[in-house]
Amino acid sequence: MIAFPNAKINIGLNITSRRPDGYHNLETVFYPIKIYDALEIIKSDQVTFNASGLDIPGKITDNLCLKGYDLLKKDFDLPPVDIHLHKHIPIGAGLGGGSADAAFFIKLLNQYFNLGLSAEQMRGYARQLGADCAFFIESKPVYAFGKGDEFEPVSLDLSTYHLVLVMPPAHVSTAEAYRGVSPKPAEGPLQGHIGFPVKEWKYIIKNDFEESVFKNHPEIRGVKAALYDAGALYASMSGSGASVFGIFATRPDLSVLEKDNQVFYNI
Ligand SMILES: C[C@@](CO)(OP(=O)(O)O)[C@H](O)COP(=O)(O)OP(=O)(O)OC[C@H]1O[C@@H](n2ccc(N)nc2=O)[C@H](O)[C@@H]1O
Ligand SMILES: Nc1ncnc2c1ncn2[C@@H]1O[C@H](COP(=O)(O)OP(=O)(O)O)[C@@H](O)[C@H]1O
Repeated sequence: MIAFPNAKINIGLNITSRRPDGYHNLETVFYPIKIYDALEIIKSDQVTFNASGLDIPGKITDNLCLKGYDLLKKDFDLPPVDIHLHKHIPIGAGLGGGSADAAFFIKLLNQYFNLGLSAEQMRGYARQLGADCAFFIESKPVYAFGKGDEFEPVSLDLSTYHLVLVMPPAHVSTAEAYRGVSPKPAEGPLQGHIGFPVKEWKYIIKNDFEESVFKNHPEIRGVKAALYDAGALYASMSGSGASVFGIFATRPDLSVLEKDNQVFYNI
């Protein structure tokens, strides 16, 4: 059985306070985008994990798919499976690729072995694997709060716009990015702000990671500026970076950006 975990972008990201558990409370809007990994499971006589595509840093045993298997194995008598992940979503990009794989893996196990888990129960497992993971169980636009794992639906449809995503050759660790931020209350309600026209967003919606990440990685700031130069209605770093997205009314001329060693997606 095969599934296609999708990436996300963050529209706005307010980091509002530090929590006693070491995490941060935040407010963001998660928006699913059409960049995908491919994830397959097949019944086998032992658990194996193989990956192709982009290189995934870290040990295989740390892969979130295997962590997901171990987590569900505690509660269910799961038969062994061969897992194959084809990695396409840029890594360490603020696109939530690892979290998406974890959530889609839980969904695959649920379907393949008829575990009978509800979406809420799957979110419960996903939350244990990472703050972002629970969003990907349904992967619909949501306003997220708490650790980023509590949700309220939002009606946001960007399908009439043209989305450009740029991944500069930089890597930002999520934990390091959180350490660079001084939490503070949000300036107004993000759920209300996304109701304004997209061309107004640049005045009212921001990503709190940008200030400190841009200080250490001026090339990421440069990408955001270039997207505005190319006519973006709104541009922002996604999550803790390093990718930057631009929302355009029409397909832009991106020759201004093409000089650098960057990966582009026109969505
Ligand atoms: C920043 C965000 C914004 O959407 O996305 P990415 O940029 O990673 O995609 C998320 O909060 C990332 O969520 P996720 O990547 O699942 O985080 P986890 O694995 O749970 O945590 C990684 C580390 O980030 C920090 N962390 C994460 C979430 C949170 N609400 N507060 C935190 O302080 C903690 O230091 C934690 O050890
Ligand atoms: N299936 C996976 N795909 C990508 N990275 C994974 C995966 N499982 C574990 N990781 C680890 O998670 C880290 C962050 O990955 P990723 O989710 O791509 O970034 P981000 O949190 O910026 O969206 C990687 O550096 C890697 O060590």
